[in-house]
Amino acid sequence: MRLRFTKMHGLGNDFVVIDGVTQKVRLSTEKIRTLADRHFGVGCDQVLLVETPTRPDIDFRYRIFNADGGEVENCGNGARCFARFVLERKLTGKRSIKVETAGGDITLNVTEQGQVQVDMGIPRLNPEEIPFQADAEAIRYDLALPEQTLDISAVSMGNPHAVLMVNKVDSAPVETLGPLIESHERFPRRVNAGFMQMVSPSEINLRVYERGAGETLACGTGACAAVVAGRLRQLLEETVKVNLPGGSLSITWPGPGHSVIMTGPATTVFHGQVKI
Ligand SMILES: N[C@H](CCC[C@H](N)C(=O)O)C(=O)O
Repeated sequence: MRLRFTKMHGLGNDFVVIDGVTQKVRLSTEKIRTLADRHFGVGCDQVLLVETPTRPDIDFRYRIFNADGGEVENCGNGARCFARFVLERKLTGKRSIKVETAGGDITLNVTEQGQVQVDMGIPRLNPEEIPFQADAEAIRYDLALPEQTLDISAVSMGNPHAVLMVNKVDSAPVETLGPLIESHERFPRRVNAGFMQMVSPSEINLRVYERGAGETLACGTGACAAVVAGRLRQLLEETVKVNLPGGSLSITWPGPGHSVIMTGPATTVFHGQVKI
């Protein structure tokens, strides 16, 4: 199959974006892994598929596949790139775009300054919705690892996140603890692991070891989950600057029952065709 694609990134979290509206696309797990492979394919953290919606009140369907081929519920940096993609490819003329994902509906707004603001929906804290095995919903949980017990928060942005407070992200054991948290048995669908350092009540540093992709230069849903965790722990104000290795996002969360709003850039790198 010959596929047209666009390579994009959100703060270095990179994507192969495929228009499944004007071209017929059949993506197997193997094809996704090949597309994502940085030696034998195009190379990306996630593959994003743009499709026609399944409901009349929605503009597009947005499917997300990690580099390991697994389909997942949401992708924040990808959502911003999605908005830029559908506008640049003239798949819509709207600047406010309603999108359905496997993790729920999100709304994308392209601002005059070229940034993209995304209503990422209401965070889910009920362990069953994350999913996370716990007796009751809590702000923090003890997560037992072979040689230590971690104090984490567990948040779903449609996709599952475990957030760990660290003194300094630069020296955080992301490479060693990331995989142990990602595949922890209490997260039946695995989990994204965020390592969060307080800078001030309105600024944090964050690194994320992503489920199905490993550490990425940025993670949009991870930034949302970290702000939710920090707000629940009464450490953060309503609007927070989140510094990731690839750049910064602005995240706003008024509190429980409200949506998380993420604002940041989206970049088109090149257009291509691939035979897979
Ligand atoms: N690895 C994530 C999906 C991509 C999330 C991230 N790239 C973002 O920007 O939110 C997961 O398995 O839930």
